[in-house]
Amino acid sequence: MYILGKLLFNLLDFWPIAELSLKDRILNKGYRKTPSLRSVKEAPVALELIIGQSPAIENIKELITQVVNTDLNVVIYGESGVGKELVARALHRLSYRKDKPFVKVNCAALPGELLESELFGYEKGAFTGAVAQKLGKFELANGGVIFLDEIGDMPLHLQAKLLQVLQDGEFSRVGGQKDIRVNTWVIAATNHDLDRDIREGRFREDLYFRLNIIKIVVPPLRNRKEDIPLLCQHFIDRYAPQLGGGLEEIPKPLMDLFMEYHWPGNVRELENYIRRLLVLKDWEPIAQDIRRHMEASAEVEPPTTKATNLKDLVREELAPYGNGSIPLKEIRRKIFDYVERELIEVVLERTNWNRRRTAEILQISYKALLYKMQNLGIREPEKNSETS
Ligand SMILES: Nc1ncnc2c1ncn2[C@@H]1O[C@H](COP(=O)(O)OP(=O)(O)OP(=O)(O)O)[C@@H](O)[C@H]1O
Repeated sequence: MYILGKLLFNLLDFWPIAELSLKDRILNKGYRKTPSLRSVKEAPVALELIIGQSPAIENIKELITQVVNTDLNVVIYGESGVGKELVARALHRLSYRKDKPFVKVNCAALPGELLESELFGYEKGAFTGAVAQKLGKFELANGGVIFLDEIGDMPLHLQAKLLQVLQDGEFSRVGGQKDIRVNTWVIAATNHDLDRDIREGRFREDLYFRLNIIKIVVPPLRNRKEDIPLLCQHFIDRYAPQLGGGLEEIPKPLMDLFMEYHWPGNVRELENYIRRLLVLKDWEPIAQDIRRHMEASAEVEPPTTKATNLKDLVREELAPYGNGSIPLKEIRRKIFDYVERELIEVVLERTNWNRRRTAEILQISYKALLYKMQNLGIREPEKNSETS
């Protein structure tokens, strides 16, 4: 009996990947188990890789421990470089799926047809060049996690196929007839506002409701600057052995700049500065770089005025010139910028910050609107950046 059982066990190892879940079931491995003692013991290790002491990071860690063994679909929101992938990897490492694969697919990196084959695989002869069967990432991730990065960039026809996998756990390879069953935990990430994408017809609402069961928002670094010193120390410790030591801590003038800077590239940008610092062993070029970035972005800071009517606005603009000569063209441009900015903002608010609709109403191209928004320093007011 023992030998028969062992044989069955070994045979299952050779079953096609799509059937692996069956093996897991037979062996009673995984499947909505409560976390094993081992994973509980390991939990802090994976969480400790997420550096930060801000309330936002603390909340995220808390949320991770709550959802880790639920198999509920997760969407991680945040700008580029904030640590979305790090959060996804922590979810995987802490879950009962940690010994199964973590497979990442960047949905923005491939055009539609290629992405379909990448996700779902193809059968031999499915298209020119398909000389052999290829397994897709969903099959490769069976039993584990598929991390769909930049989900907001997935073409609509693939969103329909993804919805089917989420609903039934089944799909067919490109050019295939057979339904393939997988048990894969889907974690997605995006830097888009998916609500807006739905309003603008770029994201399926039904898929959104399927995916967005757990929402984790990772705020930009500029909104949690208290994490910067800890992150700096973490990256020094991490990269000093490889890139050279000699740096105990960040020199004070550089740290002051770090705390002032708005970090458009978020934690990834900070990480790169620390690596550069370890190599150069000189903080001045980095400080110069940051000052330059700050000056460049200050140029597009929105103009501010206390004036409430046109006459006051003109007086305010003329004040610095006293009785001297007045550069008409320059003042006209400035006043025009105020008006244009106000006008665009009013329409954006009216359309609930739907840029395509705003461009239509203003009878300009979408690109022209984005260009004007950037040049006039028009930014959508930040939403509440908390986990929910
Ligand atoms: N809280 C953090 N603690 C330690 N390292 C972090 C943290 N946040 C981000 N990082 C590091 O910053 C880099 C960028 O993080 P990650 O790739 O997870 O960002 P992302 O939001 O997925 O970016 P993108 O949207 O561009 O793919 C990685 O090297 C990651 O390890």
